[in-house]
Amino acid sequence: MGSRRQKAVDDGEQSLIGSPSAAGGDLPDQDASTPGFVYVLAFFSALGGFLFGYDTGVVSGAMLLLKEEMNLNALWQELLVSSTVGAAALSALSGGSLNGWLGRRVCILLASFIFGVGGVILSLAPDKVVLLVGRVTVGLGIGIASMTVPVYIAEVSPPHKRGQLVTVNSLFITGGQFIASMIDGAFSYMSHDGWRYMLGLSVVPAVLQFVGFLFLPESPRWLLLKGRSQEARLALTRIRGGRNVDEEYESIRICIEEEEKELGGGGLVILRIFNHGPTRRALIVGCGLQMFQQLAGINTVMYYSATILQMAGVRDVKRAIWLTAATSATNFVFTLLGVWLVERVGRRKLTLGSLLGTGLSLTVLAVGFLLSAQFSPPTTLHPLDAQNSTCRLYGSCEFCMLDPDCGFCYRENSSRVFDSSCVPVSQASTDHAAWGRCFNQTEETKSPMWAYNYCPTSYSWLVLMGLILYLAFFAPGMGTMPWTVNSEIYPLWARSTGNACSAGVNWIFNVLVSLTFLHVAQYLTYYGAFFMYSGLVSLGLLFVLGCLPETQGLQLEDVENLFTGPLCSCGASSSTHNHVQYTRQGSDISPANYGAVESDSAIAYITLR
Ligand SMILES: O[C@H]1[C@H](O)[C@@H](O)[C@H](O)[C@@H](O)[C@H]1O
Repeated sequence: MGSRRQKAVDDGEQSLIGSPSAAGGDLPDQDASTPGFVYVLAFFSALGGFLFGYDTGVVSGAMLLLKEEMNLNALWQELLVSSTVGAAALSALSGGSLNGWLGRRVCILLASFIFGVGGVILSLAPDKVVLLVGRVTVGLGIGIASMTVPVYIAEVSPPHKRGQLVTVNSLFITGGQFIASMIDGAFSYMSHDGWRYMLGLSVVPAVLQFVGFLFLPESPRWLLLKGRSQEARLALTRIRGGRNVDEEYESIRICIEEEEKELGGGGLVILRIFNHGPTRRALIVGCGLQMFQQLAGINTVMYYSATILQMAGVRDVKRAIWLTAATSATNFVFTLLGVWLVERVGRRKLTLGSLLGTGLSLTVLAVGFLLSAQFSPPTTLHPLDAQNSTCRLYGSCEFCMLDPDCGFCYRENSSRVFDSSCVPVSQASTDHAAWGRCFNQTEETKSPMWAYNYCPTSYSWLVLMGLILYLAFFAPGMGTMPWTVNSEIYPLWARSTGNACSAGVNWIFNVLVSLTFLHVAQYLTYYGAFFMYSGLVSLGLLFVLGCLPETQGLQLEDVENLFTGPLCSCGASSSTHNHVQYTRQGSDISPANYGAVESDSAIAYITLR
């Protein structure tokens, strides 16, 4: 399939090669202005990303109120958080066939409908079982949205804007997480029923998206795949703002015909992917990227950020909810940088730079935790414990805080910690001890301090620096590129299934990393855990270095050609621009009149010439 375009030339399909709309917006003389309608489509689709971010982000703040009001034990809290992510994994995996069968538009409508229903269930839930049903419902919506939205945006965007517009979806994800934390902050003062608003407000963007999509067109590529050529042409014309779409339409149509001829159709798509070398390699790259995104520990760092900030000196536990907002704001702002960079430096360089910085900042975080552990304050008081817990046996804060049943109670002056003890944490809330001096926490400066999950340390600045650096490097590249690259590396026949698998991998590793973090920290300590993440990121760096080709500027139908060589052989050839630019040498649009320039790689695209 690598020479499909060459064949088209041979067949006299002149409009295909070198035509401005076929080659993408990177043509020097092309009218590169993007029709405004494409932005409208991207906005309404990316509301799916917003809901993904909102529903995954809002639960931490809601849980603080819920656990008091509904008397939730640790198991139920865990269930309400993880059920959504688990349901997202299942629905992302099964979303592939839905997507291929019903189309992108109907799947987005379905996802927003599910989000809406989930929001209503959550806001009206009379008990924890109904809450669980609501959380599973929104999870089903998240899974479908997470795999469909990037595909839809990629399919309707012109090539020169595709990266940026798909990355806008990631911006909406982090935007959703940020708004969720603000809403959490605002409603946290409403101790009765505040959570209903937190969880229920997602209905608003869900309804907006649903209504918007009633009027928006289906992806022309999907319509063509289904043989609905008239509708496809109409949809494409509408999306391109009424411009002449003949060349782009023909280009897509021919590619689909070629694919069908070559693959013969029929059979399970996943089996066809495994049997077709280039697509199999694309799937490995796509799933690998999603796996490394989660193994870099983003959700642990986000979750743990409030504690990190507490270590850094913000001691008021009640403010923890606002601290999380600061972290998600940082994540959001740096995702914006990714949107700006993606079409300027390309996917590959952005991902590589991001991984390098993420690995280094994880090391800074780990060193910060290591120094904090080595200079951890000792326990000086050992109060008698009626419950006979193990807490009083710990000699320093470090060991005390690694035990989830204990917390550190202490006083401090400007230079040192004193009068410190390790005591059991209250069953009802980790905000105070089960008994003793830290049982009744007040804002008074004279009352002792209570540290659960962290230790007072003078190396907190290092940890804080690591956290900020981490978000600054992770968000623009590793936070966004796995979604963007996956939306463009599969041929049309495998796109839904490919994205379903890779999104499923993302959600599965999300659950795995979040569920194991506290255990990993208990066995390896915090610094061990962060050193481990930075090791995993180094593996990710090698993977991307060897296996991720540059897809910038290529028409979707051509991206597949990047995977015709052996897996992970692209590193050597992709260090510089490896996409072809076309220069027009005459007035008439014909292959002969376009020359490919600025290509020093051996990718199959070159075979055109
Ligand atoms: O791309 C997103 C983003 O980085 C989010 O902040 C994170 O929570 C998700 O897990 C990830 O898939």
